[in-house]
Amino acid sequence: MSDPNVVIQIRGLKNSFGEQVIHDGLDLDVRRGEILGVVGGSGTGKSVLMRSIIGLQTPDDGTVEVLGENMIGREEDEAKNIRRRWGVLFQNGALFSTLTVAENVEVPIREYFPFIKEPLLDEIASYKIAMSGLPANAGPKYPSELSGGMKKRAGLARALALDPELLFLDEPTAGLDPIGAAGFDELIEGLKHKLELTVFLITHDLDTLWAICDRVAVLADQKVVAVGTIEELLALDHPWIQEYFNGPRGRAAVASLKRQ
Ligand SMILES: Nc1ncnc2c1ncn2[C@@H]1O[C@H](COP(=O)(O)OP(=O)(O)OP(=O)(O)O)[C@@H](O)[C@H]1O
Repeated sequence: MSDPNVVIQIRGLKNSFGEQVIHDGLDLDVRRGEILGVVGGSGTGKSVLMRSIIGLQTPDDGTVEVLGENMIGREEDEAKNIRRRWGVLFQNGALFSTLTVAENVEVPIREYFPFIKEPLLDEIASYKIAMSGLPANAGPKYPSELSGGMKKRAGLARALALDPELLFLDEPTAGLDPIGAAGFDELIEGLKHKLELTVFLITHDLDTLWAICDRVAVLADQKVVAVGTIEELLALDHPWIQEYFNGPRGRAAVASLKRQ
């Protein structure tokens, strides 16, 4: 990757499941320090794209470079070294239900730093839990004892466990009430600045896009059909983009932003 300001570079990506082609010739650059929103209709392959970047889906064709490293066909120990440089918050939180919040946060730390002793582990976990906006008493709780919003924050605390450079978020505000969602947006934006993160954020949430995304990539027709600021996207004549950002919900999101 020649440009050091590009932390994810995807070229000619192709993914399919049997006869169903999800991506074909997909290109995308994610720039250092930005929050890139990824939008597209249901089933356009946003999650499959994220899985291709983090190595959970082997593409049929194309190249994926993350932080200057080629991600495709790497040996497990090499891939593991790259993986520790990012954190992922999956759509459902993906917490281990038999572990407490603190233990969940400690899982990646134990994997990469098995020599770290319990008191320090506990301290790191408490720090990440606080950083994610959870009260200190959330640490000993089990996921089943948490609200939806708290589960997302617990998942975020685990994603931050290894001090990542890159954060992947798959629909982080889905299922949250508007106040909870706005709080989560603020948290992400604050963390981006504080930790100098680059964020790849899949969302359907128009408020999130307007509030915190530096640029937005639009998936349609098996590709990224456009990427830019929302203002730049609005100037395009693409029917889905116009419908999405200029439809009733898109206009409502702008109106609510103006009221703030
Ligand atoms: N492991 C898999 N096996 C077969 N098909 C899959 C697999 N994973 C995803 N798909 C299919 O790929 C398509 C894209 O799925 P994906 O989850 O990436 O969509 P999405 O854009 O994230 O959708 P949504 O907005 O609804 O979450 C869907 O048709 C889905 O059924």
